[in-house]
Amino acid sequence: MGEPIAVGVLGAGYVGLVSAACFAEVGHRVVCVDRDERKIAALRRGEMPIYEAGLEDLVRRNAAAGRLTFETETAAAASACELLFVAVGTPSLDNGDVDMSQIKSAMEAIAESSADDKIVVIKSTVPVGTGAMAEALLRSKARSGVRFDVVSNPEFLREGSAVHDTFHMDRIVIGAASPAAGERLREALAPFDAPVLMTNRESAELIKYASNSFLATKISFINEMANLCEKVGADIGMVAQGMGMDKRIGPSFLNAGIGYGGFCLPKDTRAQLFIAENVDYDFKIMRAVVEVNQLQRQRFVRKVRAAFDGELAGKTLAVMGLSFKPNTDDLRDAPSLDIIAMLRQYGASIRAYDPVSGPKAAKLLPGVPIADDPYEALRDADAMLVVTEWAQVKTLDLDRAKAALRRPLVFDGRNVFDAAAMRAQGFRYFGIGKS
Ligand SMILES: NC(=O)C1=CN([C@@H]2O[C@H](COP(=O)(O)OP(=O)(O)OC[C@H]3O[C@@H](n4cnc5c(N)ncnc54)[C@H](O)[C@@H]3O)[C@@H](O)[C@H]2O)C=CC1
Ligand SMILES: O=C(O)[C@H]1O[C@H](OP(=O)(O)OP(=O)(O)OC[C@H]2O[C@@H](n3ccc(=O)[nH]c3=O)[C@H](O)[C@@H]2O)[C@H](O)[C@@H](O)[C@@H]1O
Repeated sequence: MGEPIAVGVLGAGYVGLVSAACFAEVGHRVVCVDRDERKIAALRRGEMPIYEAGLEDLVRRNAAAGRLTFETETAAAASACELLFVAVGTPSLDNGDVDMSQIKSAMEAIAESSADDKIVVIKSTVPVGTGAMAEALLRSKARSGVRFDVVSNPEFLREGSAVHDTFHMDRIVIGAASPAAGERLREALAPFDAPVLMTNRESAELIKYASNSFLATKISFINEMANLCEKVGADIGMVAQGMGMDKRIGPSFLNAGIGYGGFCLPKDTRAQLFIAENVDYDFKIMRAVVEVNQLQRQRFVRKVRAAFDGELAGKTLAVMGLSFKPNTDDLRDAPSLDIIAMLRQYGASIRAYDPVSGPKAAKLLPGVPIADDPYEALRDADAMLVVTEWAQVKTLDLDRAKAALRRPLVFDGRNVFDAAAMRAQGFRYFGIGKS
């Protein structure tokens, strides 16, 4: 590694905290700031506010070595650091537009508390033009003699493997209006040893939306293909495998299921539509991608209802997995929440199991018992619904599961089980895209 650089990270969420810990691990001196005092107090005690493999070790080790400190005031980072990474939230507004309030408040705090030149790096996912807007805002509020350069450096990590992804990035995208600022960021990120794409700010900002939109498109495409498979007697697993063997297509992101969820793909696809609408562009593919995703959750519920001849009142359904994907406790826009709400509207009683997100889920799902033990959730249930493909769900002892259930009925929303084997074992089995 080159010389250590003093780096501030604003926002200690999935992106900010993971980035801060990884920057410290490669030798930088990192000040991580969050305005949430409870989060910072917990982090100072070595307690993680999120579940992410390997994160706790990384944070504790680097905090103990003095390379990683946690603060609640932006000034603590602005006074000590040359580079300030902004990793605050950019949630959706009700109309689909991006809520920029956290970005604006972060920029104002930086402007107020910086006494010397700063390179401000926007890691949050933001609409095109944000970098230019933020630079103008910072410069208009800067103390005299202080210069701000804003660089776009979108983040591509996935929840559940965030630490691994940070140390094995496919690419680093740097969008800078000032070549010197872009080069300085490249030096800071050199220890991560990933290919670097230097571009202008607008392209960098759009690369992020384009990437997430394309991933969402792959998922909605394969889900529609799965729906077709069910009608023509084909198997989506085989179809995806055959498609994925073509190097131009690639095998990843072709798992059919109940649609994408999480904090990012849903909000970023909606934002992509809004961004296009703002410049009078009708982005037809994205509209379909978003619609197909919502319908996929409804189709799953329809399938369950149909198996009970349309009558879910009085039925108990065991939902296996609640987080929007395995290895995370994140429930933001998790398909499970939508699916459970629809099933309850039809009168079903729900019991759920999740190995990690149970405590968070309990607050969002009043009246839904959440078990720590999968077989407990299955006991006397009329069906098992696989919603998240946790390893604990994939490796269930199926004899025990069958013995626990009132009826051997399985709706596998993630195709974790083999249809033929399940049927041979006496289950009535419904997958996605399987005839
Ligand atoms: N979650 C993910 O996997 C990924 C998220 N992103 C993007 O990164 C950004 C952050 O996402 P998450 O980390 O998931 O959000 P998050 O909601 O988990 O964390 C954001 C944090 O920023 C803090 N915050 C808000 N305003 C602040 C301020 N002025 N100063 C200091 N702290 C402040 C909040 O208290 C919160 O702890 C979003 O734009 C998101 O789209 C990008 C790639 C992956
Ligand atoms: O901008 C972001 O926040 C991030 O969004 C996604 O990461 P993440 O939301 O953590 O999770 P993914 O692994 O992409 O899964 C998203 C959803 O798609 C679903 N999915 C994924 C893949 C697939 O083949 N099929 C499928 O239904 C998952 O179950 C999950 O609900 C992107 O993969 C990251 O590159 C990006 O940085």
